Amino acid sequence: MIVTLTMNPSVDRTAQLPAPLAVGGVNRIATVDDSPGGKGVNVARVLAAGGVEARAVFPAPPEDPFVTMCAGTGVVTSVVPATGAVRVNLTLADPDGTTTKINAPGPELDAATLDRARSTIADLARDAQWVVLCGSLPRGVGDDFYADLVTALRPAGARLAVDTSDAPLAALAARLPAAAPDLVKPNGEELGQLAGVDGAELERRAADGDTGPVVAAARALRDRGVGAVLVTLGGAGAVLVDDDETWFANAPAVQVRSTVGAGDSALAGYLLAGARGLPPRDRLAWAVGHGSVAASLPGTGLPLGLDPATFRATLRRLD
Ligand SMILES: O=P(O)(O)OC[C@@]1(O)O[C@H](CO)[C@@H](O)[C@@H]1O
Repeated sequence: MIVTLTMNPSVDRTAQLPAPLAVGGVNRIATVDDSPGGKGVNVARVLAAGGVEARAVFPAPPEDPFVTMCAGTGVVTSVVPATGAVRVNLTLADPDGTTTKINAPGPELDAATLDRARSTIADLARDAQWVVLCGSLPRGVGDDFYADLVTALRPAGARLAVDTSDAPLAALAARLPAAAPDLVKPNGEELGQLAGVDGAELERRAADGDTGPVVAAARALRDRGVGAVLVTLGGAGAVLVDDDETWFANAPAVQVRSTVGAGDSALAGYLLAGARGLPPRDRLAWAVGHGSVAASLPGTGLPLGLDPATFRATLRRLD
C-alpha cells in the first residue's frame, strides 16, 4: 500500500476562459468545473487507477463537500477530523493552455488535529511501502512538520517521499541528512530551494538544453542522504538521479491544456513503475508519461490507468 498525506487539500475549481486572461480587466468564464485536489489526493488517485493500493489521508470536517467529492472518485481515504472547511483553489485557464493558479491559504489547523494526523499516518505507515508527504502546510502547522515526520516515521520501515515547496522545503533541507527522504520530486525552482542554489537559473539553463546544473544540484542532494531525486522541468523534460544512475527524459510533444496536477502525476508514475520492480530508466519514463498526459488534460485532469506502451519520452543516461 502507498499512503499519501495532504495537510492542505483543496477543491480545485477550474474556470475556463473563452479569451486570454486580462489582468486588471473584466474576464468572462465559459465553464466551471470542480474536482477534489491537493497533491496527495491527486497522487493517490493516479496510483489507484494504475492498480496500486493507495490511501489518501487529509484533514477535513467529515461532512465537508470535499469528502463526498473524493468518495465520488473512488479513492480510498482516511479523513482526519478537523473543523475548518476545505479551501477552494482557483485555476484560470486560458484557451491556449496557460493556467493561472490562485491557491487559498486553507483553514488553520489546531494542535489536536495535528496530533490526530500524525498518529493516523504513523499507524498506516506500518503497513505501507511508501508514505508520500505532499503540498503546502496550512496555518497552525510548523514549517518543520515534514522534517519531523520523516524522522518520526523512519523506524516504521516505509519509504518516505516529500513533495513540497517554500518554507517547509527549506526546513527539510536544513535538516539533511538526518531527515533525508527516500525520494523528493522538486521542479526546478524547488530544487534550487532544496539545494541552496538559484532555481530560476536552473530552469533557464535547462530550458536552453543545459541540464548540467540540475544534475549537479540533484547529485548534491543524494550526497546529503536523499535516496532519489526526480526533477520535473515542464517542457524542458525531467531528470532522475536514482540508484547511482542519472537519467534525462525529454518532454513528449503534447498540446498542453493545463499543467495542474502534472507534477503529482509524474510522482505517481515513478511510484507505479517502482511498484512493478522496474529500474530507474523505466521509473523516469513512467513519470514523464504520466506527467505529460496530465498536462494534455484540462483542469486538474489526471492520467487514470495509462497503457505504458504509449509512453514516448526519449531517455538518455547521463553518467
Ligand atoms: O497549495 P499547494 O498545497 O502547494 O498546492 C495545491 C495544488 O495546487 O496542488 C495540486 C496540483 O499539484 C492541486 O490539486 C492543488 O490545487
